[in-house]
Amino acid sequence: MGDFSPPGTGVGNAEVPVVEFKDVTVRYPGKGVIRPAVVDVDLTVPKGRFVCVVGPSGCGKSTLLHVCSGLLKVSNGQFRYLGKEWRKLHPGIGYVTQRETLLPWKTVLGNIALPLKIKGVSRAERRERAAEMAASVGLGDWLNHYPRELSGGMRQRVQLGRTLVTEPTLLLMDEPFGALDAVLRVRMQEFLKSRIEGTDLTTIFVTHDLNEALTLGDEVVAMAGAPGTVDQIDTLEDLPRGVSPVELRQTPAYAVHEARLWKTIAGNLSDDGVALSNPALEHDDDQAVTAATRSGRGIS
Ligand SMILES: Nc1ncnc2c1ncn2[C@@H]1O[C@H](COP(=O)(O)OP(=O)(O)OP(=O)(O)O)[C@@H](O)[C@H]1O
Repeated sequence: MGDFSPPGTGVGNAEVPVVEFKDVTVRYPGKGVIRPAVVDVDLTVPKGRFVCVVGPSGCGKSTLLHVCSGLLKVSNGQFRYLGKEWRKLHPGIGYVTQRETLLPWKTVLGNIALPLKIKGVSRAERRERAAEMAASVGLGDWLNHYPRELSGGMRQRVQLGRTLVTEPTLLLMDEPFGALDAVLRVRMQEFLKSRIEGTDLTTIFVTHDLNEALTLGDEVVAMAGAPGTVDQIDTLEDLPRGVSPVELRQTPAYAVHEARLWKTIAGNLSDDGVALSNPALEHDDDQAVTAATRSGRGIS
Protein backbone atom coordinates (compact mmCIF):
# COMPACT_ATOMS: atom_id res chain seq x y z
CA MET A 1 0.00 0.00 0.00
CA GLY A 2 1.28 3.39 -0.84
CA ASP A 3 1.51 6.34 1.39
CA PHE A 4 -0.42 9.25 0.07
CA SER A 5 -2.48 11.10 2.54
CA PRO A 6 -5.60 13.05 1.84
CA PRO A 7 -5.41 16.70 2.79
CA GLY A 8 -6.29 17.32 6.40
CA THR A 9 -5.97 13.70 7.52
CA GLY A 10 -5.90 12.92 11.18
CA VAL A 11 -9.14 14.58 12.17
CA GLY A 12 -11.32 11.55 11.53
CA ASN A 13 -13.00 9.97 8.55
CA ALA A 14 -15.04 13.03 7.67
CA GLU A 15 -12.06 14.48 5.85
CA VAL A 16 -10.98 11.39 3.98
CA PRO A 17 -11.89 11.89 0.32
CA VAL A 18 -14.42 9.48 -1.10
CA VAL A 19 -12.32 8.90 -4.22
CA GLU A 20 -8.59 9.31 -4.81
CA PHE A 21 -6.71 8.51 -8.00
CA LYS A 22 -2.96 8.92 -7.68
CA ASP A 23 -0.81 8.53 -10.84
CA VAL A 24 -3.25 5.91 -12.06
CA THR A 25 -2.75 3.98 -15.29
CA VAL A 26 -5.31 1.41 -16.39
CA ARG A 27 -4.85 -1.30 -19.03
CA TYR A 28 -7.64 -3.68 -19.85
CA PRO A 29 -6.50 -7.28 -19.72
CA GLY A 30 -5.86 -8.84 -23.12
CA LYS A 31 -3.35 -10.49 -25.38
CA GLY A 32 -0.29 -8.70 -26.78
CA VAL A 33 0.80 -5.22 -25.83
CA ILE A 34 -2.27 -3.27 -24.94
CA ARG A 35 -2.32 0.49 -24.97
CA PRO A 36 -3.54 1.83 -21.63
CA ALA A 37 -7.01 3.28 -21.52
CA VAL A 38 -5.95 6.09 -19.14
CA VAL A 39 -2.56 7.23 -17.84
CA ASP A 40 -1.25 9.30 -14.92
CA VAL A 41 -4.66 10.22 -13.57
CA ASP A 42 -4.65 12.31 -10.41
CA LEU A 43 -8.07 13.13 -9.09
CA THR A 44 -9.52 13.65 -5.63
CA VAL A 45 -13.25 13.80 -4.95
CA PRO A 46 -14.27 14.90 -1.46
CA LYS A 47 -17.51 13.88 0.21
CA GLY A 48 -20.59 15.62 -1.13
CA ARG A 49 -18.94 16.90 -4.31
CA PHE A 50 -20.66 16.63 -7.71
CA VAL A 51 -17.96 16.04 -10.30
CA CYS A 52 -18.70 15.89 -14.02
CA VAL A 53 -16.24 14.19 -16.37
CA VAL A 54 -16.24 15.28 -20.02
CA GLY A 55 -14.09 14.28 -22.96
CA PRO A 56 -14.26 12.73 -26.40
CA SER A 57 -15.26 9.19 -27.11
CA GLY A 58 -12.59 6.70 -26.10
CA CYS A 59 -10.62 8.94 -23.72
CA GLY A 60 -11.39 6.70 -20.75
CA LYS A 61 -14.31 8.32 -18.90
CA SER A 62 -16.17 5.05 -18.31
CA THR A 63 -12.88 3.40 -17.38
CA LEU A 64 -12.58 5.80 -14.44
CA LEU A 65 -16.08 4.86 -13.29
CA HIS A 66 -15.27 1.14 -13.52
CA VAL A 67 -12.26 1.75 -11.26
CA CYS A 68 -14.42 3.71 -8.81
CA SER A 69 -16.91 0.84 -8.60
CA GLY A 70 -14.20 -1.76 -8.02
CA LEU A 71 -15.03 -3.59 -11.27
CA LEU A 72 -11.60 -2.78 -12.67
CA LYS A 73 -8.26 -2.63 -10.88
CA VAL A 74 -5.57 -0.10 -11.68
CA SER A 75 -2.43 -1.31 -13.49
CA ASN A 76 -0.14 1.32 -11.96
CA GLY A 77 -0.54 3.98 -9.33
CA GLN A 78 -3.06 3.93 -6.54
CA PHE A 79 -6.79 4.16 -6.23
CA ARG A 80 -8.50 4.61 -2.90
CA TYR A 81 -12.17 4.57 -2.06
CA LEU A 82 -12.97 6.02 1.37
CA GLY A 83 -9.26 6.04 2.14
CA LYS A 84 -8.68 2.34 1.42
CA GLU A 85 -7.51 0.09 -1.39
CA TRP A 86 -10.15 -2.63 -1.67
CA ARG A 87 -9.77 -6.16 -2.96
CA LYS A 88 -13.42 -6.62 -3.88
CA LEU A 89 -16.23 -4.54 -5.32
CA HIS A 90 -16.54 -1.30 -3.43
CA PRO A 91 -19.42 -1.09 -0.97
CA GLY A 92 -21.95 1.72 -1.10
CA ILE A 93 -21.77 2.34 -4.86
CA GLY A 94 -24.78 3.30 -6.96
CA TYR A 95 -24.24 2.97 -10.72
CA VAL A 96 -26.67 4.45 -13.27
CA THR A 97 -25.98 3.97 -16.97
CA GLN A 98 -27.59 5.22 -20.15
CA ARG A 99 -28.75 1.70 -20.94
CA GLU A 100 -32.11 0.87 -19.45
CA THR A 101 -31.93 -2.04 -17.06
CA LEU A 102 -35.43 -2.11 -15.58
CA LEU A 103 -37.14 -5.48 -15.32
CA PRO A 104 -40.15 -5.27 -17.67
CA TRP A 105 -42.21 -7.77 -15.65
CA LYS A 106 -41.88 -5.77 -12.44
CA THR A 107 -43.83 -2.64 -11.53
CA VAL A 108 -42.29 0.69 -10.53
CA LEU A 109 -42.51 -0.43 -6.91
CA GLY A 110 -41.04 -3.87 -7.68
CA ASN A 111 -38.14 -2.41 -9.66
CA ILE A 112 -37.23 0.13 -7.00
CA ALA A 113 -37.54 -2.49 -4.23
CA LEU A 114 -35.35 -5.02 -6.07
CA PRO A 115 -31.93 -4.08 -4.58
CA LEU A 116 -33.48 -4.13 -1.11
CA LYS A 117 -34.82 -7.62 -1.81
CA ILE A 118 -31.33 -8.72 -2.88
CA LYS A 119 -29.98 -7.30 0.38
CA GLY A 120 -32.50 -9.35 2.35
CA VAL A 121 -34.62 -6.45 3.60
CA SER A 122 -38.02 -7.68 4.81
CA ARG A 123 -40.99 -7.42 2.44
CA ALA A 124 -42.84 -4.83 4.52
CA GLU A 125 -39.80 -2.61 4.94
CA ARG A 126 -38.75 -2.75 1.32
CA ARG A 127 -42.26 -1.90 0.12
CA GLU A 128 -42.34 1.08 2.46
CA ARG A 129 -38.90 2.33 1.47
CA ALA A 130 -39.51 1.76 -2.24
CA ALA A 131 -42.84 3.61 -2.08
CA GLU A 132 -41.17 6.56 -0.32
CA MET A 133 -38.41 6.59 -2.91
CA ALA A 134 -40.89 6.39 -5.80
CA ALA A 135 -42.65 9.43 -4.36
CA SER A 136 -39.37 11.27 -4.01
CA VAL A 137 -38.55 10.70 -7.69
CA GLY A 138 -42.01 11.98 -8.60
CA LEU A 139 -43.63 8.60 -9.28
CA GLY A 140 -45.81 8.21 -6.21
CA ASP A 141 -48.90 7.80 -8.39
CA TRP A 142 -47.28 5.19 -10.62
CA LEU A 143 -46.33 2.46 -8.15
CA ASN A 144 -48.24 -0.32 -9.89
CA HIS A 145 -47.38 0.62 -13.45
CA TYR A 146 -44.94 -1.34 -15.62
CA PRO A 147 -41.93 0.17 -17.42
CA ARG A 148 -43.69 -0.12 -20.81
CA GLU A 149 -46.39 2.26 -19.54
CA LEU A 150 -43.89 5.00 -18.67
CA SER A 151 -42.12 7.70 -20.70
CA GLY A 152 -38.33 7.63 -21.17
CA GLY A 153 -37.84 10.26 -18.47
CA MET A 154 -40.05 8.39 -16.04
CA ARG A 155 -38.19 5.14 -16.67
CA GLN A 156 -34.91 6.94 -16.03
CA ARG A 157 -36.35 8.25 -12.76
CA VAL A 158 -37.23 4.70 -11.76
CA GLN A 159 -33.62 3.72 -12.44
CA LEU A 160 -32.44 6.62 -10.32
CA GLY A 161 -34.86 5.67 -7.53
CA ARG A 162 -33.71 2.06 -7.67
CA THR A 163 -30.14 3.28 -7.18
CA LEU A 164 -30.84 5.88 -4.49
CA VAL A 165 -32.99 3.52 -2.40
CA THR A 166 -29.80 1.67 -1.45
CA GLU A 167 -28.51 4.95 0.09
CA PRO A 168 -25.17 4.85 -1.74
CA THR A 169 -22.10 6.72 -0.56
CA LEU A 170 -20.93 7.27 -4.12
CA LEU A 171 -23.23 7.71 -7.11
CA LEU A 172 -21.67 6.90 -10.49
CA MET A 173 -23.62 8.06 -13.53
CA ASP A 174 -22.51 7.20 -17.06
CA GLU A 175 -24.41 9.37 -19.54
CA PRO A 176 -27.71 8.67 -17.81
CA PHE A 177 -29.67 11.19 -19.88
CA GLY A 178 -27.96 10.56 -23.22
CA ALA A 179 -31.01 8.93 -24.78
CA LEU A 180 -33.48 11.65 -23.75
CA ASP A 181 -34.64 14.53 -25.94
CA ALA A 182 -33.27 18.01 -25.21
CA VAL A 183 -36.22 19.28 -23.14
CA LEU A 184 -36.53 16.14 -21.05
CA ARG A 185 -32.81 16.14 -20.53
CA VAL A 186 -32.89 19.62 -18.98
CA ARG A 187 -35.86 18.58 -16.80
CA MET A 188 -33.96 15.53 -15.60
CA GLN A 189 -30.90 17.67 -14.86
CA GLU A 190 -33.04 19.97 -12.71
CA PHE A 191 -34.66 16.99 -11.06
CA LEU A 192 -31.35 15.28 -10.27
CA LYS A 193 -29.90 18.47 -8.87
CA SER A 194 -32.90 19.06 -6.62
CA ARG A 195 -32.84 15.44 -5.44
CA ILE A 196 -29.13 15.54 -4.52
CA GLU A 197 -28.66 19.11 -3.30
CA GLY A 198 -28.29 19.37 0.45
CA THR A 199 -27.32 15.70 0.84
CA ASP A 200 -23.89 14.16 1.51
CA LEU A 201 -24.02 12.10 -1.64
CA THR A 202 -20.84 12.21 -3.71
CA THR A 203 -21.46 11.99 -7.45
CA ILE A 204 -19.29 11.36 -10.49
CA PHE A 205 -21.25 12.03 -13.66
CA VAL A 206 -19.88 11.22 -17.11
CA THR A 207 -21.30 13.12 -20.05
CA HIS A 208 -20.46 14.10 -23.62
CA ASP A 209 -22.41 17.30 -23.14
CA LEU A 210 -20.40 20.25 -21.85
CA ASN A 211 -23.60 22.21 -21.08
CA GLU A 212 -24.86 19.35 -18.94
CA ALA A 213 -21.55 19.22 -17.07
CA LEU A 214 -21.53 22.97 -16.42
CA THR A 215 -25.17 22.90 -15.31
CA LEU A 216 -24.79 20.03 -12.87
CA GLY A 217 -21.24 20.00 -11.59
CA ASP A 218 -19.43 21.62 -8.69
CA GLU A 219 -16.38 20.74 -10.73
CA VAL A 220 -15.74 19.68 -14.34
CA VAL A 221 -12.90 17.31 -15.16
CA ALA A 222 -11.86 17.50 -18.82
CA MET A 223 -10.16 14.41 -20.21
CA ALA A 224 -8.50 14.19 -23.57
CA GLY A 225 -6.36 11.97 -25.76
CA ALA A 226 -6.01 8.26 -26.19
CA PRO A 227 -4.78 6.99 -23.82
CA GLY A 228 -6.76 9.47 -21.81
CA THR A 229 -5.32 11.96 -19.37
CA VAL A 230 -6.98 14.48 -17.08
CA ASP A 231 -6.07 17.73 -18.83
CA GLN A 232 -8.06 20.27 -16.86
CA ILE A 233 -10.14 20.57 -13.72
CA ASP A 234 -12.46 23.55 -13.55
CA THR A 235 -14.05 24.39 -10.22
CA LEU A 236 -17.34 26.15 -10.80
CA GLU A 237 -17.56 28.17 -7.58
CA ASP A 238 -18.06 31.37 -9.54
CA LEU A 239 -21.23 30.14 -11.26
CA PRO A 240 -24.54 31.22 -9.71
CA ARG A 241 -26.54 28.33 -8.21
CA GLY A 242 -30.25 28.06 -7.70
CA VAL A 243 -30.96 29.53 -11.13
CA SER A 244 -32.47 27.68 -14.09
CA PRO A 245 -30.13 26.04 -16.63
CA VAL A 246 -31.28 28.60 -19.21
CA GLU A 247 -30.38 31.55 -16.93
CA LEU A 248 -27.11 29.91 -15.97
CA ARG A 249 -26.03 29.64 -19.59
CA GLN A 250 -26.46 33.37 -20.05
CA THR A 251 -23.95 34.35 -17.38
CA PRO A 252 -20.47 35.60 -18.36
CA ALA A 253 -18.73 33.15 -15.99
CA TYR A 254 -20.47 30.27 -17.73
CA ALA A 255 -19.15 31.43 -21.11
CA VAL A 256 -15.59 31.60 -19.74
CA HIS A 257 -15.71 28.02 -18.42
CA GLU A 258 -17.36 26.73 -21.56
CA ALA A 259 -14.75 28.30 -23.84
CA ARG A 260 -11.85 27.07 -21.74
CA LEU A 261 -13.11 23.51 -21.44
CA TRP A 262 -14.10 23.34 -25.08
CA LYS A 263 -10.58 24.35 -26.10
CA THR A 264 -9.10 21.53 -24.00
CA ILE A 265 -11.43 18.92 -25.39
CA ALA A 266 -11.74 19.99 -29.02
CA GLY A 267 -8.00 20.46 -29.37
CA ASN A 268 -7.69 16.72 -28.87
CA LEU A 269 -10.47 15.55 -31.16
CA SER A 270 -10.25 13.95 -34.59
CA ASP A 271 -12.59 15.21 -37.32
CA ASP A 272 -15.06 12.43 -36.50
CA GLY A 273 -15.14 13.30 -32.81
CA VAL A 274 -12.93 10.55 -31.38
CA ALA A 275 -10.03 11.13 -28.96
CA LEU A 276 -6.74 11.60 -30.82
CA SER A 277 -3.67 9.58 -29.87
CA ASN A 278 -1.78 11.24 -27.09
CA PRO A 279 1.44 12.50 -28.77
CA ALA A 280 3.35 12.55 -25.47
CA LEU A 281 2.89 8.79 -25.19
CA GLU A 282 3.29 7.72 -28.80
CA HIS A 283 6.95 6.69 -28.61
CA ASP A 284 6.73 4.70 -25.44
CA ASP A 285 7.06 0.99 -26.33
CA ASP A 286 4.78 0.12 -23.49
CA GLN A 287 2.04 2.19 -25.00
CA ALA A 288 2.04 0.47 -28.38
CA VAL A 289 -1.38 0.53 -29.82
CA THR A 290 -3.22 -2.71 -30.20
CA ALA A 291 -6.48 -1.86 -28.53
CA ALA A 292 -8.92 -0.45 -31.00
CA THR A 293 -10.36 2.91 -30.11
CA ARG A 294 -14.07 2.47 -30.22
CA SER A 295 -15.75 4.67 -32.70
CA GLY A 296 -18.64 6.65 -31.31
CA ARG A 297 -20.03 9.96 -30.38
CA GLY A 298 -18.01 13.10 -29.84
CA ILE A 299 -18.59 16.02 -27.53
CA SER A 300 -21.84 17.84 -28.14
N1 LIG B 1 -13.40 -4.14 -21.94
C1 LIG B 1 -12.44 -3.52 -22.64
N2 LIG B 1 -11.39 -4.21 -23.13
C2 LIG B 1 -10.40 -3.61 -23.81
N3 LIG B 1 -10.36 -2.27 -24.05
C3 LIG B 1 -11.40 -1.54 -23.60
C4 LIG B 1 -12.49 -2.11 -22.87
N4 LIG B 1 -13.35 -1.13 -22.55
C5 LIG B 1 -12.83 0.01 -23.04
N5 LIG B 1 -11.67 -0.23 -23.68
C6 LIG B 1 -10.79 0.76 -24.32
O1 LIG B 1 -10.40 1.71 -23.35
C7 LIG B 1 -10.38 3.02 -23.92
C8 LIG B 1 -11.29 3.92 -23.09
O2 LIG B 1 -12.62 3.44 -23.17
P1 LIG B 1 -13.80 4.09 -22.33
O3 LIG B 1 -15.04 3.32 -22.61
O4 LIG B 1 -13.37 4.24 -20.94
O5 LIG B 1 -13.88 5.54 -23.00
P2 LIG B 1 -15.03 6.63 -22.90
O6 LIG B 1 -14.35 7.95 -22.84
O7 LIG B 1 -15.96 6.29 -21.80
O8 LIG B 1 -15.77 6.44 -24.30
P3 LIG B 1 -17.30 6.75 -24.70
O9 LIG B 1 -17.49 8.20 -24.44
O10 LIG B 1 -17.37 6.39 -26.14
O11 LIG B 1 -18.16 5.88 -23.83
C9 LIG B 1 -10.83 2.87 -25.36
O12 LIG B 1 -9.68 2.81 -26.17
C10 LIG B 1 -11.55 1.54 -25.38
O13 LIG B 1 -11.45 0.90 -26.63
